[in-house]
Amino acid sequence: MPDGTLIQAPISCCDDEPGLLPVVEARARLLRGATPVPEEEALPLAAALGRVLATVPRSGRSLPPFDQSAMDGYALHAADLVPGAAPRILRRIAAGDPPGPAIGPGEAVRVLTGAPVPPGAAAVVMEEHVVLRGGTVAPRRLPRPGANIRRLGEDLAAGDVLLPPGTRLDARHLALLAAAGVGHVPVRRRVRVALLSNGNELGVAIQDSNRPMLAALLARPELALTDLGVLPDDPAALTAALGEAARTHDLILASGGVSGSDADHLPGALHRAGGEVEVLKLAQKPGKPLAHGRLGSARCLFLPGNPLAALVGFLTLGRPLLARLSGSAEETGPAPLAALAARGFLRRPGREEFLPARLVGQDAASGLPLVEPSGAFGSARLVPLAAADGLLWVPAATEQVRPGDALRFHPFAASFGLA
Ligand SMILES: Nc1nc2c(c(=O)[nH]1)N[C@H]1C(S)=C(S)[C@@H](COP(=O)(O)OP(=O)(O)OC[C@H]3O[C@@H](n4cnc5c(N)ncnc54)[C@H](O)[C@@H]3O)O[C@H]1N2
Ligand code: MOO
Repeated sequence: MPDGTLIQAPISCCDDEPGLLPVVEARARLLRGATPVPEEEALPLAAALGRVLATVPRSGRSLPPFDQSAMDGYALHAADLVPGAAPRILRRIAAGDPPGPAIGPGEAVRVLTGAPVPPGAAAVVMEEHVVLRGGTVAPRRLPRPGANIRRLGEDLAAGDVLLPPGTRLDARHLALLAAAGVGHVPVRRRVRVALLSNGNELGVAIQDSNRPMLAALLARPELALTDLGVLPDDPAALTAALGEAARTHDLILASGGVSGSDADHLPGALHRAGGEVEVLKLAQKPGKPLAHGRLGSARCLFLPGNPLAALVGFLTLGRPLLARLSGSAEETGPAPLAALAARGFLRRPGREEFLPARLVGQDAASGLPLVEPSGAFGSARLVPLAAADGLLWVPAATEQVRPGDALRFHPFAASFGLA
């Protein structure tokens, strides 16, 4: 069985079309020699969301930065953690106050959550668990030594590594960096991506749906997108556009014009522009034809024109390539969910398949989600895709899916960041 990553599914080749390349092999070829963009920049925390850490940030302070109370209550000396003790309350310390002098036996301090506990305090008793009488505090329930005190450095010591390089910074990471006193974060510069659609029919006979879809998938903080629009099936114009884009971009991403007919010009244009190009047929459905290469320092990825094929090609190959270029550690993406087939269907084996599918319930016995295709399959069909909750992955060799079969499901939001 696959390890659950999108692109590492094993292929058993039983297709009626011989020589299709397993997706895992295509990905390896695509990533060969691809390296993260070398330049870094130091960004203020507020501007770093979604950017990729370039180097190891270390904590400027310990966390917590001092011994502090975790509760509203009373800090007690160790000598008073015994039945019958009723130490005298000396003063009150709130969050932001200094801790003041040490307390001794028979002395207590009123403390509020987040307040520094004074030296000598062995535990904090919650205010709900005390009796206050004549300026003294008598615990009704004795706290254990150390109770309700967050100790200096128990979470993190000053100088500790905060996060590994390659972390794509999200809300959790920003909180940790802020708490550790990191003001500016070293991140990789944005990966510059040029996006184009190719085909004389676009905007004339049919609308260009791939470019808005791919632009939305590329709308991420670690990427800087240039929209080159629609380019016609004109070899000279394509050659010139690729040459121009390669000078200022790290990746040229295109869709359409790759399957190899006399109307498919993109791979030839890349070759004529002086680049290297490889045209592949993948054991993947949809998303079989694909071309990739490089021109100068720019990588090129040409996806098939059918919209669902372009989406799947982007998710299985474009995403890992962009992760590599951006220096992100997330090359393989999150593992899919285990799921069960809500109904059966037949298929032709040979290509691993990504089917738009929806969640229709939960299996009572196992608790696993039940999924089923969200409409008739077709790599040009957008309606079942829009109605789906994610993509159902079917291994290449499968001929029949029966109700209750174990399947793998990639929810759009979790696996692909589609909100
Ligand atoms: N003889 C063969 N024909 C085809 C093969 C094959 O192996 N042998 N593969 C089929 C498969 S699978 C796919 S997928 C498509 C991919 O073709 P291309 O990448 O060359 O794309 P086009 O021919 O330009 O377009 C295919 C289809 O998609 C429409 N399209 C193109 N761009 C867009 C866009 N930006 N937005 C919306 N729709 C777009 C285009 O009009 C075509 O209908 O090839 C099969 N053929
Ligand atoms: O594989 Mo195509 O990519 O069926 O649409």
